[in-house]
This record gives sequence, structure tokens and C-alpha cells, in this order.
Amino acid sequence: MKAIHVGLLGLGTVGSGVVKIIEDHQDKLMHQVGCPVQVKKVLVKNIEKDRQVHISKEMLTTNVEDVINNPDIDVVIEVMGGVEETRQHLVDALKAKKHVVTANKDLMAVYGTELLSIATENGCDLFYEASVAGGIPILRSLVDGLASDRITKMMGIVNGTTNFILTKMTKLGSAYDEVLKEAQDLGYAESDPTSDVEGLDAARKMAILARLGFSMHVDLEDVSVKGISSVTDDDISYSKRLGYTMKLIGIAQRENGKIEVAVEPTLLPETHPLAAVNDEFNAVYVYGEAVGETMFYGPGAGSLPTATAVVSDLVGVMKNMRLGVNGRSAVAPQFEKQLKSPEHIYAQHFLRISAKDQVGAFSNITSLFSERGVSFEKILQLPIKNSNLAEIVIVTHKAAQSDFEEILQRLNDLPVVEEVKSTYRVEGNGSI
Ligand SMILES: NC(=O)C1=CN([C@@H]2O[C@H](COP(=O)(O)OP(=O)(O)OC[C@H]3O[C@@H](n4cnc5c(N)ncnc54)[C@H](OP(=O)(O)O)[C@@H]3O)[C@@H](O)[C@H]2O)C=CC1
Ligand SMILES: N[C@@H](CC=O)C(=O)O
Ligand code: NA
Repeated sequence: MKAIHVGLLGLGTVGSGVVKIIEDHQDKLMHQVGCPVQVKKVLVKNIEKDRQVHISKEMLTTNVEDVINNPDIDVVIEVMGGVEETRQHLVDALKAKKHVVTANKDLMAVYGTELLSIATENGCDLFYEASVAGGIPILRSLVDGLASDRITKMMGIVNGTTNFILTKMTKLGSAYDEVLKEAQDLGYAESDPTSDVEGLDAARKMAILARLGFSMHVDLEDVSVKGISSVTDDDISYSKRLGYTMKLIGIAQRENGKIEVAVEPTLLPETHPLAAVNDEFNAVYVYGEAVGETMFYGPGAGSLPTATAVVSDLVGVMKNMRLGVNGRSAVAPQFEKQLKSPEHIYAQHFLRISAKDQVGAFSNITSLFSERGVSFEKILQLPIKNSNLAEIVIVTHKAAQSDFEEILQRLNDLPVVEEVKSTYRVEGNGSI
């Protein structure tokens, strides 16, 4: 019974988890694929560094060729991160007929289509379950579990770091910088956490989800992105006061063949199922025309949860090897991509405005909304201490994005308005 040999690119948070699961769950792996699984060689940057798992120095290398062109290695697991250099390593590995498993959403969001076609041309598998929502088997669920359905909406918390930060700010009143540091120490954040807090990491995951869910070639540039770095304590406390929870939400929806994909801090009613997803946990809500509502919940980041998805992909590769069917799973998109224009994107909005506390100010503001046919669901007006200003907090009913943007521009020009302090999308009132 010949063992399957694995080469790792990277031995950090996720790579260490992969080594640990392969060791600790060897009996289960053998039972599933009928042969032992062994890690043969591991690419790292610094061989002398202390590791989270015990591994002999001889297995480590700083030369990528020792992994991707090693005739003893059957499967390359990429958990090093990075885009351009890593893309080249994976192209080389696939051309050397190695199957590939990756956790790299940065790479798959940009070069996924290209890499999948190179994999198919070379009769190789390329699996990437860990790239979206860590340990939650969401890609497999879209591709296999919901294969027969037409997906019309996906809405999710797909970044563990920002969910951890917003949870601690909301529940404990913690300071943004402190909690970000904690998320970094726990291994949730990317090496450059800007991509977490500015929403880019979630946007990459939403592009991958939309591609699979809607069977269209969705580019990263098609995703509109806003992160959480400008969310303030006041925004959070006003949202709470109005019965909402702030979350970084990714939305992908399809209507009449046209799609919208966005990532932004969003207010959800406190009773909404996604509002109860806290800390580093992720959840993805998927609506299919036939199945209706489904929701997938679990850890979106961290060593062992993410490594579980990676090693499960490895099992998928090994099962295909036994059946001799590697390289046959990539399916070309069914539909031409069509994006919704701002006139066709509807949402509710939360606004915090500081305005002059004088007669007529309020009606000046409200008439701007009514002229565009936008009505209010909730409204709050409070004087700002030691000033002649008032804080006006509004939640609108659904409005077209184009109308909302025009209202915002005109609000800023209104003499009674000191400043539009913040605006957020509101989702999930009435239905999910
Ligand atoms: N952390 C998480 O929770 C999740 C991470 N991911 C993705 O998994 C991947 C890995 O993340 P993570 O484990 O957190 O990252 P880490 O920074 O913890 O680990 C990266 C590893 O890759 C090695 N490495 C990086 N660049 C090079 C290079 N140029 N040459 C050789 N070795 C290199 C590092 O070597 P050395 O140790 O010597 O420095 C390190 O072992 C990323 O794509 C990330 O987006 C996906 C889901 C969740
Ligand atoms: N930095 C990411 C890690 C998983 O993809 C996150 O915080 O979700
Ligand atoms: Na996943």
C-alpha cells in the first residue's frame, strides 16, 4: 500500500494545523483513502524559526523546487499566502502534474479561473475550500450539496478578524486597536491586517462565492468594498439604541440575471440569525429558489479549523486518485456576467447627521428625502451638549442606491447640515 506524499508550501498558522491533523487523524485518513498520508517536504522562509509543531529540520527547505518538482510528492498544499510568486509556484506544480490544495483567497480571487483551467489541462485537482469561511464546508455545499438549485442570494460574515473586532467593541466596549492586536496574536488576521479591516479579504471571498453560486465569472473589481476602520463607538451605540447590531456583511444577490456583490459594515436587527454570529465565527446564508433558506456556521479562521478544510480537500484529491478521476471537477461558468446598475440596487440606509438645532432644519432635511420618494422607518433627534447642534439619526425604508447617493450629496450642500457623520446599509428587516 503506497503512501500518498504531500509537500507543504508554508508552515505558519494553517500549515502547522495541517501537519497536526495529518498526524493526529492518520487512522481516519487511512480508513478513508486506504493508504498512509505523509508530509515529505515543507517550504519555509526561515529554517531556524521555532515551530508550533514538532518537525525535523531535514524536512524543511527554502528551495521551492524541493517541493514542486519533487518526484516523490503527489500533492502540494499551499499555505504560504501571497499572490504573484505563489501563482507561479502553483502553475509550475500543476504543470509538474501535482494536485494542489490551497487556502489562498487572495490568489483564487484573482487567478482562480486561470489556475483551474491549467489544473484541468494537466489532469490535476485544484481544491480551495479553506479560502472561504475557513473550516465551514461552504464551497463544497454550493458545488455539490446545492448543485441542483438556482442560488439567488448569499449573505455572510466571511471575515473572522473584523467579526472579532466588532463583537468586542459592541459587547465589551473594547478599543479598536487593542482588539485588532488580539486578533493578530490569535492568528486570525492576515500578515497585513489592512486587507481584513478594509474589507478586501471579505471581498475576495465574496467574489469566489459569487462565482460558484451564480456560475458567472465574477472579478474582484466587481465587488464594491467598504471596511470597518472608520466605524466609531458612537455608530455602534446609536445602532444598538435603534435595535441593530453592526457586522461586516458580504452580500451577493441575483435578480433577472443581473448581480450585485458588495462588502460593507451593515446594521442587522438584533433578532437576525447573522447578528448572533460572534467573535471569529463566520456564517453564510444561502437562498436557493427550490431549497429556500439555508445557513452555514462555524469557525472562519484559526489554525485547526482552517486546516480541517485543507486536509478534507486533500482527502478529496486522494479519493479521486483512487478512482482515477482527478482534474474533472472544474466547470465553465454557465452565464455571462451582468452587473446591476445603482438604479436597481435597493437597500435600507442608516444615517447620522449633525445639523443646526434651529427651526426648519428638520423639515429641510426630510424634504430632501421625500423629493426622491424615500421615506423613514426610524428617526431619532438628540441635542449635542454644549453646542447649537443636534444629532439626527435616520433609518430609511428601501431606496435605490442612485437616489440615496444623490440625497447624500445634496445633504452635504444643505446650509443647516454641519456634517453627515456616517451612513451604513441596513439589511434583514422583514426577511433575512
Ligand atoms: N490564518 C487563518 O486563520 C487563515 C489563513 N488562510 C490563508 O492561509 C494562508 C496561510 O496563512 P497563515 O498560515 O495564517 O500564514 P502565516 O504567516 O502564519 O504562515 C505563512 C508560512 O509561509 C511561509 N512563507 C511565507 N512566504 C514565504 C516565501 N516567500 N517563501 C517561503 N516560505 C514562505 C512562512 O515561513 P516562515 O514560517 O519561515 O516565516 C510561514 O511558514 C494565507 O493564504 C491565508 O490567507 C485562510 C483561512 C484562514
Ligand atoms: N484573516 C482571515 C483569515 C481567514 O480567512 C479572517 O480573519 O477571516
Ligand atoms: Na471553507
